[in-house]
Amino acid sequence: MEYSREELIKAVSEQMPAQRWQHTVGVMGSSIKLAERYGADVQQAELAAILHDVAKYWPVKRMEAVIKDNNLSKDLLFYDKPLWHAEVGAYVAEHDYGVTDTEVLDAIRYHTSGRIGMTLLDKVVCLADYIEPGRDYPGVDRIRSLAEISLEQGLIAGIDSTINLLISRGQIIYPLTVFARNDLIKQMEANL
Ligand SMILES: Nc1ncnc2c1ncn2[C@@H]1O[C@H](COP(=O)(O)OP(=O)(O)O)[C@@H](O)[C@H]1O
Repeated sequence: MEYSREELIKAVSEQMPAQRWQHTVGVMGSSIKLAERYGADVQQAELAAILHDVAKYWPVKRMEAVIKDNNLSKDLLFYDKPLWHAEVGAYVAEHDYGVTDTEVLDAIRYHTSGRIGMTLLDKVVCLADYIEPGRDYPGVDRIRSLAEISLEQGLIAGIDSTINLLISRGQIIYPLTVFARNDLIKQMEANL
């Protein structure tokens, strides 16, 4: 099914509380700015941002069923539930909203965890999620400042804040995020 931009915005916004939609609008704006700043495709960035949290308010059982029934990353099921919505979101974007652009689908899929070899688009959407104007958590201003200097530095600082939070809560860490962080540091070293 083909959705116009406006139809898609309407359909996605109806799937979440107003506050979460405000967050999404923030991520759309920040994704566009980062895409312009770092040379990513603005339309792809906005589309991924619109859809990135589409499954955020799905019941856990429904997310679990989509992951199990469609052979998505089952290892996710061993980890924090907030991670699931990204993988399910990519599935929903493709199957319910007709998104065929695999770069956009991957940016949705990896917006929470990151991955090894993050694309420019992955980085833009993941970092926008950390710094959109509605975000307010310890260290967000530093991440915003770093995002103006370097996508990778901003993203590493964002991932560090997530890892620190998980450690402070005594929670387990989905290893892909650690691999993503290592890879980003290696990329920065290679560009020195
Ligand atoms: N590597 C990870 N391992 C375990 N949990 C993670 C990891 N990365 C993110 N999370 C979980 O996902 C949450 C962030 O997900 P996100 O979609 O950005 O949520 P929100 O938009 O509500 O902040 C973290 O607070 C943490 O609970």
